[in-house]
Amino acid sequence: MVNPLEGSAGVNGHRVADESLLNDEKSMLGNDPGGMLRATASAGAQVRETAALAAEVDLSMLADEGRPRAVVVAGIGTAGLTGNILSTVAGPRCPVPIIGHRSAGIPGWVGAADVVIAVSASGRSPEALAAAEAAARRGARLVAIGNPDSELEAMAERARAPFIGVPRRAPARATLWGLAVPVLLAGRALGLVKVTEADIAETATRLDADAERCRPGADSFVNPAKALALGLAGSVPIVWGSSPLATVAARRFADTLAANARYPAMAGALGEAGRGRVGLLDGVFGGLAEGSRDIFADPDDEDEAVTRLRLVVFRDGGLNPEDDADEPVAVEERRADAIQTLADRRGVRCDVLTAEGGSTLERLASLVAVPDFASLYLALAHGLDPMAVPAISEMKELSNPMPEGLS
Ligand SMILES: O=P(O)(O)OC[C@H]1O[C@H](O)[C@H](O)[C@@H](O)[C@@H]1O
Repeated sequence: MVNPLEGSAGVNGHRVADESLLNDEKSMLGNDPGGMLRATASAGAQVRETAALAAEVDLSMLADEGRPRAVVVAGIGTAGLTGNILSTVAGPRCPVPIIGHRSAGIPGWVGAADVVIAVSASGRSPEALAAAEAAARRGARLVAIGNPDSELEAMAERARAPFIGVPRRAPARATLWGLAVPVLLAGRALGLVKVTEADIAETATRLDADAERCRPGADSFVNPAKALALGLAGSVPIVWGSSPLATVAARRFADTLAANARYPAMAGALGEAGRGRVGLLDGVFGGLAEGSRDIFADPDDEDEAVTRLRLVVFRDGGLNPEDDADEPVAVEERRADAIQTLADRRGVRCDVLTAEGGSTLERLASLVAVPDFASLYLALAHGLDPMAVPAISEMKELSNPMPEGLS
């Protein structure tokens, strides 16, 4: 095994991924002292728990004044992604615009006719707090979602707005489902999404089943997350989604690859990539790198000096009824087939994940669960603690104003 490298700042790790680090369950868990694998495996439980917690909160006042003019979902990072989830589950026919807002406060036009959903796992992000405060000041309907006994809860209380508490047991990025379900249920109370109890139960069951397939004790032959992680090791991942739903999952994967595994990943919609970024397949990290590969070389002894793209295509599975989608399903499917052909012609390796499940929510879960685990296994294969985020803390420290008297 290669010696771990020490970055000049930040965390320790191995530059080259080492599969053997994923083989011994006990030592692997020791390399995950914060319990990110365990927290990620709780996704199904988070869905059930927060659906029950949300059911105890009276959300009827949200709908009292009728359909809002617009809904703003305010939050940053993982909390911000819940806005994309709400809007994708609501679908293109949603009669009310759903706008994600990721900077402090709320847009200038928000007023009494609108609803603000302020989301923060910690209950103290300046973005969500400023949004809740501004919503209350401008008379917009407010619902707040996040850590109980937090500033956000206090703010909701002062504004007499409903608050859905999401127990905080792990970093925000491992609490996606705990945050997303209350956001969806607030959307349902507003009449914007059709999420049934059965959809929620089936989504939770699927997340449990995927956690079981991706469990630390299952080796890479049977564990799809370890296999995905090892395939991505050493590459520059590009994650493209075939539909709006698949694109939300693609963005989530890029977020977890960056935060957990510290991999630079590019994510986006295949429709848009096909008009521009698809050119990457012909570039230095694409076809040009593949062309230089020695076909007689031992596949286990790859030339590690060459960095290559690795494509991950998330396919929606073609279940959208034609009249409810942005684009006909056939177009999405053809495009997803086409990108695989392009990759194949250039020798760029490509993984394909296809959504499964009956409801939009379950299909989304089926594209998020395995990649979430893959981001953790990729970190662990490099000997990186997936929870430690020194660069994020350092960034906060350096960019926050000094407390008074300490300048
Ligand atoms: O959900 P919150 O507690 O408001 O956190 C929002 C975001 O803030 C942090 O900077 C974390 O690095 C992110 O992972 C998190 O999603």
